[in-house]
Amino acid sequence: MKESAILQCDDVTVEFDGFKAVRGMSLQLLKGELRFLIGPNGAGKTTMLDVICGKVRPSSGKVTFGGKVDITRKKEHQIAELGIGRKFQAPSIFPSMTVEENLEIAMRQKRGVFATLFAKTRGEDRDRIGGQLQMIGLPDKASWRAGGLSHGEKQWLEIGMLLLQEPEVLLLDEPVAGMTDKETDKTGELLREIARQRSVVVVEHDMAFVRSFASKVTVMHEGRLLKEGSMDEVQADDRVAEVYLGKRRDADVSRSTA
Ligand SMILES: Nc1ncnc2c1ncn2[C@@H]1O[C@H](COP(=O)(O)OP(=O)(O)OP(=O)(O)O)[C@@H](O)[C@H]1O
Repeated sequence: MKESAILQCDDVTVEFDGFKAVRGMSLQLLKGELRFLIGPNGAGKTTMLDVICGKVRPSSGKVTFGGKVDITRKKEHQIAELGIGRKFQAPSIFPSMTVEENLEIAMRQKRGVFATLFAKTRGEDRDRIGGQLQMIGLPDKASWRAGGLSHGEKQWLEIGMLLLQEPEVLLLDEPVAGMTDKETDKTGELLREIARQRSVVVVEHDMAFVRSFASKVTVMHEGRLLKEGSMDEVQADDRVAEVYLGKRRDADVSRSTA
């Protein structure tokens, strides 16, 4: 079990000016896993993603990538180069460029300085971009200005850009926020497809979405691990119902009747 862990967080604590946002949190992510990280506002979910991608330094604890590389003290760009991609809520696409150009830029970033010296054939690049366009459902919009895409399509484009950098682990913060129901379902399918080759951690508040697509769920509360298991196990847990699902149920009801 342990050998196939692509990411391991051990006893991670994060302090902001003396306030402990994360308190001894541990998390193990296996290869090819699609994991949902849920919990009420302020539980420490985003901070955990920040720790993993190197944006925030934990005051104690350890993060190990690929079973052996200690990334706890590494810089953000080093962690990205090792193969951990992070998508933030706001899309960071180039709106005045076409969808295809955005993907080309992402691919060039991966290649770095040597790209111009040892560039692969244009044909191969085209194939990869074509495959990526297909995967994110935008083959018919390759020549569209990215700024003209819908909110959901922009999110998919950014996911496609991240994938061209070939991360082994993808971290996503509320990817379906603001999406239509149809876009939300398509995003779930896309995440499943991505998890066939990579490991994905999704921080999410949309419980209907989590219920539809999660196999394993990690629940955080007040910086700690509250519960981990299948969605059924998590939903059956009284503490989870009390601190999270109970509160969110009201939010779900207001959302579905809105
Ligand atoms: N840079 C910071 N400085 C001070 N406090 C912070 C900082 N970032 C987060 N916090 C605090 O740490 C706690 C955890 O925040 P975090 O954003 O990780 O929670 P979350 O579970 O992602 O919440 P949400 O679902 O609302 O996004 C919160 O109380 C938050 O106010």
